[in-house]
Amino acid sequence: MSRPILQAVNVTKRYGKFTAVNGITLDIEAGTVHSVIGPNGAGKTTLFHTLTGTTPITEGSILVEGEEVAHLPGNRRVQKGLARSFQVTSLFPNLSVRENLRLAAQGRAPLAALNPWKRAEQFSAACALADELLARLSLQAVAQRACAELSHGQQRRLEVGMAMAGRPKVIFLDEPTSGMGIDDIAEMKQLIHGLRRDYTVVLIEHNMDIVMDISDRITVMQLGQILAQGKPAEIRSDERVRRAYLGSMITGGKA
Ligand SMILES: Nc1ncnc2c1ncn2[C@@H]1O[C@H](COP(=O)(O)OP(=O)(O)OP(=O)(O)O)[C@@H](O)[C@H]1O
Repeated sequence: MSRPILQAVNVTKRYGKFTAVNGITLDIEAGTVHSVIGPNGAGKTTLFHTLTGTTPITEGSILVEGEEVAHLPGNRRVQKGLARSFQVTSLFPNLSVRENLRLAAQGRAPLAALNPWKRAEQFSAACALADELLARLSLQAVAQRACAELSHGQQRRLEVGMAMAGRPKVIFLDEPTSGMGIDDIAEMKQLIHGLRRDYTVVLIEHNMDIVMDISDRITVMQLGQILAQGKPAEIRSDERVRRAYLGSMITGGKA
């Protein structure tokens, strides 16, 4: 098997005496959807924060394609290929959806933006990428609308698109379907499933229908530690997981 694209080795995060993430060792394989599930307070979001550099780790090691990044701040980890989805509220609310995507695509090479020759070339490449993403996100019909005017489901898809625009290696999605209605959930599920063609996805998601349907691998966390890891079928039939978390939820619905 090839080297994992992202590895956490004994990652630990303490807040004072409280250990939120406790010795997590995890391999994320390239081109997969890897979900992290577990009950409220299990440490999923904290683990995300440590991997993306939002929060410094207390102990351990984080490797992107074998290179240590644990000491790097979040913006440097973005350059190494790790991307979190943006909140739409942090975008340019009065600019159109297409403009927001174009700017995100252009942001990939900030120094080139200072070179007038490169700038024209970069501009057309960014426009092409924005158009490709609009299609992939099913947002063509609202491409010229200000992103503040989008529906909740459209905004959540745009958030994923903003991460895609940077052409990262790994995209982190933290509960991308939260607050969505059924139709929007179906679209988001399809979008995430398709992401693995070009990206690796690390997903926190409480909707077990989605997790079981689109994950290649699942890590179950409990009390800051890994309770179980495996393919969806293995997790579904794992007695410890059923007892600790899934219970009757495993057959579908929200855990
Ligand atoms: N900045 C912080 N300071 C102190 N404790 C924190 C901090 N951030 C998180 N925690 C604690 O760490 C534990 C794990 O929280 P985390 O948000 O990572 O869990 P989670 O699995 O993502 O939960 P949920 O599914 O509810 O989002 C919780 O007990 C939380 O209160």
